[in-house]
Amino acid sequence: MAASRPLLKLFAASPWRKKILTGGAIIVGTGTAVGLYRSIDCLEDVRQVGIIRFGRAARTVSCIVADYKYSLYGVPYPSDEYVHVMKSCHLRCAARLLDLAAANGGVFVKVGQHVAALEYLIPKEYTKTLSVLMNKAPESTFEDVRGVVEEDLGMKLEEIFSEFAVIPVGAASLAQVHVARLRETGEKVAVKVQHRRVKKNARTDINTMQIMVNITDFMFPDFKLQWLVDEVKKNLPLELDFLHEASNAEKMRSLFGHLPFLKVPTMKLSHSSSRVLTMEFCEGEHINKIDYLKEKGIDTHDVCRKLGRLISEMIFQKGYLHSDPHPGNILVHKKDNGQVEIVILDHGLYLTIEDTFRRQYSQLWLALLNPNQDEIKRVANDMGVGELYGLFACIVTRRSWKSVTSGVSKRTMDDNEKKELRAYAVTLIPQISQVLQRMPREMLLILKTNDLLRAIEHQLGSAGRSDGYIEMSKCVVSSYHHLAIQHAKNWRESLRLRLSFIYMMSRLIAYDYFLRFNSYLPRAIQFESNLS
Ligand SMILES: Nc1ncnc2c1ncn2[C@@H]1O[C@H](COP(=O)(O)OP(=O)(O)OP(=O)(O)O)[C@@H](O)[C@H]1O
Repeated sequence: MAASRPLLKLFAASPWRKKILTGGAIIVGTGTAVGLYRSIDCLEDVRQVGIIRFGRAARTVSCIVADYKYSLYGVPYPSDEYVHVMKSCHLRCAARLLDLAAANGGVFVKVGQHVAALEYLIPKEYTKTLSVLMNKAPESTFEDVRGVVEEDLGMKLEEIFSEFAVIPVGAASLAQVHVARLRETGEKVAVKVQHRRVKKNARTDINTMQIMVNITDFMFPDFKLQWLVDEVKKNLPLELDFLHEASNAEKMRSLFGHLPFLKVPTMKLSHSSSRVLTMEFCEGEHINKIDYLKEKGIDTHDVCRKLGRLISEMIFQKGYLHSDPHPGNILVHKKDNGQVEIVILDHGLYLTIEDTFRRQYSQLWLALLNPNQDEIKRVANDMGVGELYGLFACIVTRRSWKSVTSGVSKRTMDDNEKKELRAYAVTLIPQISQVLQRMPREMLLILKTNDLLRAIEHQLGSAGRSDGYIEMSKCVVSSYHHLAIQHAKNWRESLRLRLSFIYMMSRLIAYDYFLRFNSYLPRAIQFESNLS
């Protein structure tokens, strides 16, 4: 008893007292939940009960918090040892999160996929480990699929469809898609069916995540994660309503009808509900299937340019952006007449970008393309990022500060720059999480979309070219001037803006022709290209 007194005193004086007590309470609480869970592990339906899912999440978060606190205790910062310990901690904790997502499924897989897509913002150990979730979503049994279709459409599956493939063509965190044929018209359709338990579990899962993030915030005040939960809270109910998805698809078709290469599947509302979405089946292959593109003789640079144009128009001109941009949602199809179509799938979530943000973002890109450091600083400040504007510019462009200051469109990314960026992600975690917390919410999705475009350009061998920047620059210049002309104070200012627009556009178009001409020349005599 006497021997334990100094320990008690030490504990009473410790600044971590509250945190240790809270941690202890969490561990005891989760222990009980885990015990309960183990004892009824064999019952699939019971495993989906909120308390069990919460228990699993609480256990994972307690282990993660304890691992970081324990492993980093007394390790000097900054030091090589700190970086090493931190990396192995990340790896262990990422594996724990992966297990949690696999066990809880649904929303947890969705969030895991979202985190995995945040390359360069979140340590590589997390994005790489969680990227497994991109291709490995749990599949519903055919009985569950049949149950959902029949409950929602009020008829036997065979009465609605003359054919219905038992194996889904794609399975994801919230739903899976089956190829079928409508009995009424004989038309080939794709039927997206929501996993049976996802909607039921959604509210508990969101609350669980909120509690876990509160605990993490309390234990690691420097590390901000609230933005992630805010995103899920706002978006999940929309994503779970397939009728909302159908109306998004119609809006997308009407806004971008002027792009002849774009295809959006027609929705069959008479055979749809909030959990079942029947739509036209679209031919084609996923955009990253390079063998298919080659076999069909499709020009990959042209595909990247078209996709770049579509995404830039979405962001800068229409302010209506597809929120789940990954290659699984983009098909490429060569029609019989030789024209290449880009099919956009999965219209569950769109971001409406307000004019104020569009103006700021256009100004930011104009400053980045010029480049103009003072203007970058000013716009970043307007966007709420403050003194972290340098890091913000690097995050937006995915380039090093050196490239940002010398002009991102003038230097292609080399291996050294890639290493430098990966090092940022390890050493600047608190600063990056501050930027994510401070920047406008719209930015997160835009960053994700930019990443998709870059990844596709890389896969299709268009990464070193400036086509993407040209398409984007045209949209930036157009959006900036359009919005500025709307707010011009007098006719002189309006005239000046119109002339500036014509001048900048002519330069971009001339540069575009120069690039096309240059790409036809043999490599040895190609000109150095500079967008300045
Ligand atoms: N209209 C369609 N025509 C042809 N194939 C389709 C169609 N809709 C979906 N698919 C196929 O099903 C897969 C999954 O579709 P979709 O992305 O809409 O489902 P999801 O459940 O929202 O998946 P995720 O959340 O991963 O995007 C697609 O990658 C595509 O291969």
